[in-house]
Amino acid sequence: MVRELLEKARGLSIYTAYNTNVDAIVYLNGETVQRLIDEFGADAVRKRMEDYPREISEPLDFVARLVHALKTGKPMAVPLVNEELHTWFDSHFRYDVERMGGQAGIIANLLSNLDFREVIVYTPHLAKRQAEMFVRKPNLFYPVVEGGRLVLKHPWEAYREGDPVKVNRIFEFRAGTAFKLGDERIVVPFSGRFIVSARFESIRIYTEPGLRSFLPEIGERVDGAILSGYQGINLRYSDGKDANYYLRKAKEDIMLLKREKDLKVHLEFASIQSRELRKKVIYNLFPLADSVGMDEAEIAYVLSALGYDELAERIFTYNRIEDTVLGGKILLDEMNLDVLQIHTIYYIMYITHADNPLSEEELRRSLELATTLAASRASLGDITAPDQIEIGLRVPYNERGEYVKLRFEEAKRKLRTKEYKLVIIPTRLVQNPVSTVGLGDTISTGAFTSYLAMLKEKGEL
Ligand SMILES: Nc1ncnc2c1ncn2[C@@H]1O[C@H](COP(=O)(O)OP(=O)(O)O)[C@@H](O)[C@H]1O
Ligand SMILES: O=P(O)(O)OC[C@H]1O[C@](O)(CO)[C@@H](O)[C@@H]1O
Ligand SMILES: [Mg+2]
Repeated sequence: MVRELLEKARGLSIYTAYNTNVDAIVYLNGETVQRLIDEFGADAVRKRMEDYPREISEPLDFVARLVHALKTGKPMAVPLVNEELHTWFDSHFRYDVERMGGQAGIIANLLSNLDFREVIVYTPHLAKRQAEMFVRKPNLFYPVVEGGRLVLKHPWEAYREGDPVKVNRIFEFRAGTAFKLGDERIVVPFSGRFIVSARFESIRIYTEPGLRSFLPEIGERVDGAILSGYQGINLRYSDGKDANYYLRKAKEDIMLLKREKDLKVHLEFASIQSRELRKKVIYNLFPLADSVGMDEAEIAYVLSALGYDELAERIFTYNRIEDTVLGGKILLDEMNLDVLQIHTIYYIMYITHADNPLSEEELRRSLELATTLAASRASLGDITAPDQIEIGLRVPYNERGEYVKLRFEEAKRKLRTKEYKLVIIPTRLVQNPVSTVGLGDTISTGAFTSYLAMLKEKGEL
């Protein structure tokens, strides 16, 4: 079933933009965390945790947010705004792996490795080091303008000397890792990742002006677009541009992509610490997207920005299915999306309106493909060929699978759900994942492309 669905999805052409970066990954152990805490002192760390810095301007901000993420086991990302901290990070950590990062980069490599018909990836900064992180496959293209025409080249042939390289630091943590914060003993409850996202002036999230007029042509070529990276927009830049400017451009990009053909657009949401920017991204872009995907921490943040602080707090603290369903309904309606997909450690959920062309059974199959792909990636570190879906199929559903289903049925009885299609499946959870960063992107890619494939089969695309 899952295999056949992947087969169908592979017939699609997909455009993805905007963010790519180098992920420098550190696998954390208890001793490393302990050393960091001891360096600053438990009291100082605890105090800074209470301040809850939204940006990393000095090392203690990092340590405090890291310890907070470890304590809750939640996937978090915090922007690094002080370029001088590179030296501090590099003197404190040895990076175990360097790999493609950023939603657009990860998704492009995944789709290309799965042998999709055509994958067009655009990122506004493409240095040689970044370009070489793309897989060398004949179905992968980067759009360039030459002689007034759109030319599709492999990213390896399209890099630009002098483009900036963005390096994010990824701290992978594992459930069970233990350390002490003063008298308090902390045991990490879930495996996940903490991202230190580089946010510097030189990195802008936009389509370069010369290429913009070709977006309708790109839109016409593909069946769908997966867009992400808006979290990388700064509120203000020293040249006078601001988030409003870049969001206006981002809106126009989506409209240009849709001009010749009503292609479906998926927006992969990622953590935005600044409430002001988060709100802007939600209000400007969600209404233009057909599909949105995010994780459990992100739905809480989104609801909080929309003014549902109590519900957000409940989701963040208890991660109860009925709260997520309620939050999902609110978001789907307020933003009038076709489909909202939420991935959490134990389950993945789809919410659509009742008139969605796909049946609940079909939506379930789409999520099955999504979690199976994530399980393959978690087991292998990377998916390099379509038949590696088999690895994911061998990964069992998590031990709370039955409980998840039960709580979901209960939630459906309690909340008004007649006007919606609601589907939830337990995740296939790999016990010792090679890494977890990018698993959400993998889930959203599997979900959205299989959703499109089924729509197409019904003549709805
Ligand atoms: N060990 C694992 N095995 C399989 N799937 C996992 C594992 N750990 C996490 N996942 C899935 O990956 C998702 C992570 O998504 P997200 O937080 O968006 O990560 P990212 O943004 O780094 O891609 C989780 O919600 C869960 O469904
Ligand atoms: O917000 P940024 O800096 O674009 O980074 C996004 C981060 O999310 C990921 O794409 C995973 O979803 C990482 O690979 C990357 O470091
Ligand atoms: Mg994510």
